[in-house]
Amino acid sequence: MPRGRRGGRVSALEGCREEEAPPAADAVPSVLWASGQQPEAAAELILLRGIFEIGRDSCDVVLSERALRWQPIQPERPTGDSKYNFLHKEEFIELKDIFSVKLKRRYSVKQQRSGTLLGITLFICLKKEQNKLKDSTLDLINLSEDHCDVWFRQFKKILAGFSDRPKSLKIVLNPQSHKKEATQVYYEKVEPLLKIAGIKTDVTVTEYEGHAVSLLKECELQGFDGVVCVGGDGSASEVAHALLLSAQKNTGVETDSILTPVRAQLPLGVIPAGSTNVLAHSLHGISHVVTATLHIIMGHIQPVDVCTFSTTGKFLRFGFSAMFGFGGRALALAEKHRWMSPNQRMDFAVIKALAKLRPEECEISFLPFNDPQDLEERRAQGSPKSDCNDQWQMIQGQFLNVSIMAIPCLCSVAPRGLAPNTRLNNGSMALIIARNTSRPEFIKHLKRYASVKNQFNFPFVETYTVEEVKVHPRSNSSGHNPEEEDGPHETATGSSFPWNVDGDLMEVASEVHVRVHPRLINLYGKSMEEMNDSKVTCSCL
Ligand SMILES: Nc1ncnc2c1ncn2[C@@H]1O[C@H](COP(=O)(O)OP(=O)(O)OP(=O)(O)O)[C@@H](O)[C@H]1O
Repeated sequence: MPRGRRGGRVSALEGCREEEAPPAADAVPSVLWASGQQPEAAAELILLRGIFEIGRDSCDVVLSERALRWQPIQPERPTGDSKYNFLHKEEFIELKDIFSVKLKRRYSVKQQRSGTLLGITLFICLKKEQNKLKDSTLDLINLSEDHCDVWFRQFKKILAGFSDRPKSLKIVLNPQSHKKEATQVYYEKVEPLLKIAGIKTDVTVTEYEGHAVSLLKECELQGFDGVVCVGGDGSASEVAHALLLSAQKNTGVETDSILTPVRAQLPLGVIPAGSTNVLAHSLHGISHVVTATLHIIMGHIQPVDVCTFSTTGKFLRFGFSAMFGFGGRALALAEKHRWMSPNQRMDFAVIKALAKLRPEECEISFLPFNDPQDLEERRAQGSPKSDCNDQWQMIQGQFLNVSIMAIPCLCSVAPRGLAPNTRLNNGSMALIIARNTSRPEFIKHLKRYASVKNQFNFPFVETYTVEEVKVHPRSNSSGHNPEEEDGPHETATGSSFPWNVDGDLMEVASEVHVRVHPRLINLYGKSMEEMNDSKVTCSCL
């Protein structure tokens, strides 16, 4: 693959105002890179060929079906200088990495409209290290209106062919997320890129908890290609829940006891702007606003497994992950101290929950996951049906924490994930159980999440891969004390236990039944495997 050279911006543009080229897109040297394997040039149909100035060179530019290639025009050298030829190797970008095209114009001070044409600017999505995406530009300079018009229309036609990319998005923004910076994040980093990509937006700023659910219940979503949530895990999970709930209602599925839910009708984009951004981090491998925005613009789609939570046959909510015991109690404590800053209250709650660490007496039953591929193979080998593990299993005792996770739950304190062995869409959940042990041992287990050592390698920790779980707390076991802030809460119907579902507090009095539903929602993102396959190998930028 060719290596690009570093170069300055084209000197003719210095000090000029550029039409429709807002500052959000990073201005980069116009000499470029390649995003993966060089597409086979010889076999491709050539659409256009012409001369543009790129960087400081006059280039022979070829637009084919899959790529844009260019090579500096070499002056004839009587001596034939091989070093010079090596420096001027062909460079290219793949068309699938372009997300917008604009005409580039120079304006004089008083000129408001139609300045002097300078050429064309392409807006490109670059793959960087650590799963990051970055926006960039490539200037193709040519002062001829006719020449640029032909190329501009051809690029527009190519972009119109990417039918999976969204054209209109409903934005749900939580202004209270983290330190109230979601509004700034959206208007400074996200909206400028959506505008460059020509995506129409309709923004709703949420005013209270549960607003996203009532909004999406009422909102006509037909005109939108997707919904984007700007906030933390609580908001993202609420929007996902609302989208799935609307899908059930629209298709007449009874929402009192959802057994087989239908898929969400629109994809969901998650812009990380909260105290915890586990969903965005698990989805993109990194919690990075521009990366999340570019996945949305490029229309990358990732189907993701979702859980349903129900109690005594009654549907409670959709979600991606849950914690019961220590995880639920710590969240209940944090919620009681909302007046503290987000980081402060979470640290305080974890320390307090650890200080008051106590086990929960429970009965946990679960249905082990049977990988359909394994079953198929076993069937092909003539194994009897009894070989498959379709029997409910039950364990009981005293547990410090129970985690049930359909996604890997990557976050800053657990970079490999709270459930590193599960995938976004493998149709199973990780059930991770910490039985009663001493406080120091439990703390050692928690600390391992941040290290490279195996956090499950303790005699009191058990992990299972499951399809369904029922957690049945023995209500009188914790010896309910009304003075305790984090214990079972007294409600009209008796005491209830705190659950942490995607960072939201859910209080339930009796058994909770969690079931995984494979690929129930599409999220904007790309699987880590796909991202790694198409890693950029050129380091010129
Ligand atoms: N205007 C609002 N005022 C108060 N709460 C809101 C508002 N809009 C949304 N919410 C609720 O705030 C909750 C938490 O929001 P979010 O997850 O975006 O932020 P966060 O900073 O990660 O949250 P937390 O501080 O709980 O960790 C969501 O469950 C959402 O329903």
